[in-house]
Amino acid sequence: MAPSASPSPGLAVTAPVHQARVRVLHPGQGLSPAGANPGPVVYWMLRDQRLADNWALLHAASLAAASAAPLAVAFSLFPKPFLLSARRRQLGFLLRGLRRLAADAATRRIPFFLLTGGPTEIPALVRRLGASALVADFSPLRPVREALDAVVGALCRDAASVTVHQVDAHNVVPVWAASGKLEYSAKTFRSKMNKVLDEYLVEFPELGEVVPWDREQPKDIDWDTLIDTVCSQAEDVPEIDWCEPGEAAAMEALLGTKDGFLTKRIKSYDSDRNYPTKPMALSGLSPYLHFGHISAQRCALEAKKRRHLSPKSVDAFLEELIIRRELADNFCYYQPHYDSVAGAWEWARKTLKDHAADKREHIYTREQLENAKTADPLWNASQLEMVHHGKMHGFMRMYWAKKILEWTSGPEEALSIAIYLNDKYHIDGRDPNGYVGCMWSICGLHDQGWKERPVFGKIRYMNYAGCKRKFNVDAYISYVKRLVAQPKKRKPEESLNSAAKYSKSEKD
Ligand SMILES: Cc1cc2nc3c(=O)[nH]c(=O)nc-3n(C[C@H](O)[C@H](O)[C@H](O)COP(=O)(O)OP(=O)(O)OC[C@H]3O[C@@H](n4cnc5c(N)ncnc54)[C@H](O)[C@@H]3O)c2cc1C
Repeated sequence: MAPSASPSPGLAVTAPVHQARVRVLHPGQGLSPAGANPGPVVYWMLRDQRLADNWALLHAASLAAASAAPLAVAFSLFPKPFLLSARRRQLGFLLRGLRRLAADAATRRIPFFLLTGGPTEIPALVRRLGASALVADFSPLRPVREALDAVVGALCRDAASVTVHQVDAHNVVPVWAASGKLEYSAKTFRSKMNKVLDEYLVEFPELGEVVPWDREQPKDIDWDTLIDTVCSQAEDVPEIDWCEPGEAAAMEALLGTKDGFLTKRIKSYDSDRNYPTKPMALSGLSPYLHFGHISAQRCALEAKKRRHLSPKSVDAFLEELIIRRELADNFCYYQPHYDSVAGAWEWARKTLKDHAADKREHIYTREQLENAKTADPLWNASQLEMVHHGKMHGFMRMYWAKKILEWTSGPEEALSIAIYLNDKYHIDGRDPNGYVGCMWSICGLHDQGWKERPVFGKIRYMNYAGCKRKFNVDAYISYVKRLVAQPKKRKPEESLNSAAKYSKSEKD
């Protein structure tokens, strides 16, 4: 059934939430009026793992409040091989964040149901609780959309009276309101966004008091055991220790008095963000934005408040945070082939095809690339930064992906290796930004054609000499060597082993 952008009859969507942010996936019966002992409203949290500044939770709470129904939050872990093949690195971050969220939910007396058998358990939970409405997060990525379709299908079949809504709590402007089609470039997207941004970029209301929970209690969660069990089932990419998960840590990264991005570091964003030797010039917010530990809208609101202090830097940050980030969601939402060459524009597919058979100076296997065994010390350093630190500098990501195009046997292989490595090692990987970043670098997405050259055709080219002119390449390589050698606080035995392994491969 096609989602509709208007609330179903009988449902009191007394917004604080902009109506266009909410889609009705299944109208159900609506909620009974207050006093009729209505079933609870369940918020199925997925992409936006936070209690603060969360439009989906606020919408669920307003539905519940309108009929004096209780409210619950449910999170469903995708079973092995996990969502988008999450590794230990990403799963550890996710679960440690959820552990804090569950404690915060308990303080607010909101029951938190953690389901470990996958999204197919959501309809059963909804039925068991006798829920009257389910509110789901939005993600443009295939497996999440498929899971949501399956949940809605099951509810329509077995519990047709349950109302199902979806809320885009991730984007400042909901993806379907920003544009009704696949956008060609940041330019076309920006002009549409600028027309509606003020309507959506508004302050969040507080989450009000909830009706006391009088139903089945969530099972107690033994978090240590759960984290150990899940992480031991996942592919063993060590967790990171420089970035604490959770909402409080995310707000500290944004506004902290010690090292907060907007409070201490934003000034140099405009001038220094493209220097890989100055990683602190970047916000460092991508892990939090990816897991939804912070709302992009909160970041934008706080940045705007400080615009008078560094207008150029704030404008540049808002361009990345809103326009570029939400353009990535636009691409993945409207382009089913968002992670393959088939998703590139015609001109790019043609030029890549024309040059697919060009002779390459080097051809490396995925394994050689993964182990940073190329002849280019700068590229190797960027790969090691990603493998060990879990976050490669944004400028290096472009160089890194473009070299994979140069050094593999064709664009399809290049794209699949880039996505594989990006998603395996980046703490912010498995994200629309990652698919679009790889597509931009390898398939010219959201870019223009450039002077034609071997292998790249008209795709924008980057080389070592250009990097050398732009920044101190040796200083970056030394910085990464220091990162690799640093002992890790979390799970020291494994991190040290892998650091030694990769230090060795770099020396070879
Ligand atoms: C090949 C390649 C792969 C990438 N993979 C990912 C990925 O897996 N996950 C990811 O979040 N980003 C990815 N990016 C985009 C960008 O490099 C990162 O978002 C950024 O480096 C994250 O660091 P930061 O938060 O400190 O950046 P900041 O410069 O401080 O940016 C703030 C936020 O703006 C958004 N943003 C910044 N640059 C971009 C961009 N080019 N496109 C879309 N949004 C952007 C991000 O949400 C980021 O967190 C990739 C880019 C390329 C070229």
